[in-house]
Amino acid sequence: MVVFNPTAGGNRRRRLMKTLRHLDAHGCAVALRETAKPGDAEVFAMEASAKDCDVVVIAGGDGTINEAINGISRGTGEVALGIIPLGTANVLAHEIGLSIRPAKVAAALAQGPIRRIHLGEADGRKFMLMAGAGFDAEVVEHVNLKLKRVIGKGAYILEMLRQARAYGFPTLHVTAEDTGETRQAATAVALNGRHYGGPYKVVGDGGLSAASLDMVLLKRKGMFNVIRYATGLATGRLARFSDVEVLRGSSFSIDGGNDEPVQGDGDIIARLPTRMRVAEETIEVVFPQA
Ligand SMILES: Nc1ncnc2c1ncn2[C@@H]1O[C@H](COP(=O)(O)OP(=O)(O)OP(=O)(O)O)[C@@H](O)[C@H]1O
Repeated sequence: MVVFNPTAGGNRRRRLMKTLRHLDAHGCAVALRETAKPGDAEVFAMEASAKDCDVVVIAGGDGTINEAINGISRGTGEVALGIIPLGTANVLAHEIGLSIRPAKVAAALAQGPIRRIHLGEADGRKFMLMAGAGFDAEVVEHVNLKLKRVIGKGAYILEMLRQARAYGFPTLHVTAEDTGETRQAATAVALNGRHYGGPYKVVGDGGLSAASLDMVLLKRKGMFNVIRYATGLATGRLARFSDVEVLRGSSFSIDGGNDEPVQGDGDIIARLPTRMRVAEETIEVVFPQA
């Protein structure tokens, strides 16, 4: 079953149709469902059972994939997740090393290995890639979605610059529940994978197959540091900055900045205070061939 979000990436129907033609050539029988509103992909994925389909394939971005993992976890949990990356950032595609080219995507879906991965959870809502609080969630909450459909990632950069001036930067208190260690930070992002914001790798190991989260703590506030951190992300040096710390663990609590937003896979999924942890449920994902 292919679930298509026509709004992801500003509508990439042509790329979807090409991929479906390649899937047909591989002998895959496809039932296509299109979302009409947020939440539909979650319901479609929840209703999918192994007797109807082998794989729920999300043709969309990381937000639609987030809906699907929540749907699969609430449903029978039997079907695997596949992706046709049509979103803006496509972080999961970067994480699993999947190209966005239709022929490669179809080959992966038809022949790729299925691997079991761990999920994260914030206040009962699952996330695949990351959950964040502080500056990062503030940007997600206020980004102009209409502009995002037109200029893509640029909308995040504009909102980042706007929030760097407007945001109050409350101090977050983060506790690693495995060890009891506590830290203060301006932004706290729990990575389930290794990437953030697109092709940018933050941590070298761990990743989706590990039953742990990497809590990335950005300690400083203000415009100058926002730009410095963004540059560190883009150049792959962020985790080596002296005011950035990464704690690996299975459960973290975050408070301070009460009622501030918490983002998961690029959508707001909770408010502070929150607890981010490795979810009990795992999920099967179709990877590209090695
Ligand atoms: N038919 C629809 N109309 C409007 N919104 C939808 C529809 N279907 C899904 N959505 C919502 O669209 C949002 C954005 O989708 P998604 O994240 O998949 O794409 P994207 O933002 O372009 O990509 P990425 O997250 O990879 O940057 C999701 O939060 C999802 O709930």
